[in-house]
Amino acid sequence: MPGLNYIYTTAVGSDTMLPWIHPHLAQSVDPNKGRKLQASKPIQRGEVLLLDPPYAIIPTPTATVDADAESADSATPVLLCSNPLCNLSLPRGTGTPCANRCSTDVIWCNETCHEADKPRHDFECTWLAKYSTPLRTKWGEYSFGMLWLIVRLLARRHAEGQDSNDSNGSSNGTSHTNGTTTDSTTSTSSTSIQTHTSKFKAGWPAISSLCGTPETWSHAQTREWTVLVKKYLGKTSLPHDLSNADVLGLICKEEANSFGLYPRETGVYPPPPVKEEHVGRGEQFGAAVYPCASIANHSCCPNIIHKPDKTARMVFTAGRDIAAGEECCISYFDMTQYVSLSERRAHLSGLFRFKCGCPRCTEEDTNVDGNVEGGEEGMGWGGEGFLGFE
Ligand SMILES: C[S@@+](CC[C@H](N)C(=O)[O-])C[C@H]1O[C@@H](n2cnc3c(N)ncnc32)[C@H](O)[C@@H]1O
Repeated sequence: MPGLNYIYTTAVGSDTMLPWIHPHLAQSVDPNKGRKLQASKPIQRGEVLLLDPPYAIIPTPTATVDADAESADSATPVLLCSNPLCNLSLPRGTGTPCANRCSTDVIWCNETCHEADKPRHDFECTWLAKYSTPLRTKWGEYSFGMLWLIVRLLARRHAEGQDSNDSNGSSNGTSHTNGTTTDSTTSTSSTSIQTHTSKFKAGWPAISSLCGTPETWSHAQTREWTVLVKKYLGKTSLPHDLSNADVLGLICKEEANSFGLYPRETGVYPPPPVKEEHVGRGEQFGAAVYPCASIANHSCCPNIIHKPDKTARMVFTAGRDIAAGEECCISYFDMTQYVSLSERRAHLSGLFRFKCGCPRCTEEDTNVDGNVEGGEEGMGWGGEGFLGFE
């Protein structure tokens, strides 16, 4: 948003890869939408609400840096440093490649990042060398990206030492808020507001608690994913201890919760006129799964703007003043691309399988029909694969 100055309410560590959560950002449960983010006290426009490092991230193989992106020329092919504690964009052909040449999409900034990432990358190295090309050729770029993101989720879990723990994620997770470490085992199933001191899950337990199950997708879709799991993600292909059913469940979570990464902001409301130059978010450069950002629901008149920073942390900023008790929502799509109510509805039901009942949809619906049709009910996920909020 032009003129929006980001306000950090406390010293936000820029060099840390721990999540930072605004003290007034809480989570609770909506009977129709599931978990949601909510303001426990007023939040001012421009305040940073969340800095959430990715749990797993992949580059878009064909990405070029957008003209407005920081740090590089336009149209330069880029990759991301594979160290998940770094994630900096690097021009293709620079940096340190894998000594095994497992994939041309894997590079690190330097030897330090390479060394730091060894336990995680060792998990994926043989898999990438064996399957990247056949997967891309036979199943296409989308399926390859989806499976690679799953492999990276499993690799991070492996590096966290979760393999020997309960695969359902019942082990402890921690989150850090304002520099304080808090345990995060409290259930979120109550309807009361859970403030930041009563925890957001972190690490693998946060990923385990993401929404999305096989039942919410079509049979055709889950059948295809089951084939992919058996062929490419089983225990004979990767050193993990999950059953094929658990891995299928992880795909369902990833498809319902991953973010597409774009160089410019998503969720500026009202959206700038379509004719303006540089409207839209630019070209997608990656996809990632975030432990806390995934709790945000969608609204067509969002009060949160989101954008990844240079290290791919997802940054949530208040797009307007938010009152105590208000839900904090992002937009799941580029609102300059889907403008009218019918375009937004078609897009949401096609890709996201729910009907938005936000105040904007309700008002526009009333204006069109003279009566209100927009409900608050979620429709669940029904069968479209989706790698990242569009
Ligand atoms: C990224 S998750 C958001 C957090 C989720 N509510 C949870 O319980 O973890 C996306 C899912 O939330 C639900 N959702 C998000 N926005 C919604 C909305 N405006 N109306 C109904 N359901 C919504 C849908 O089920 C969607 O699949």
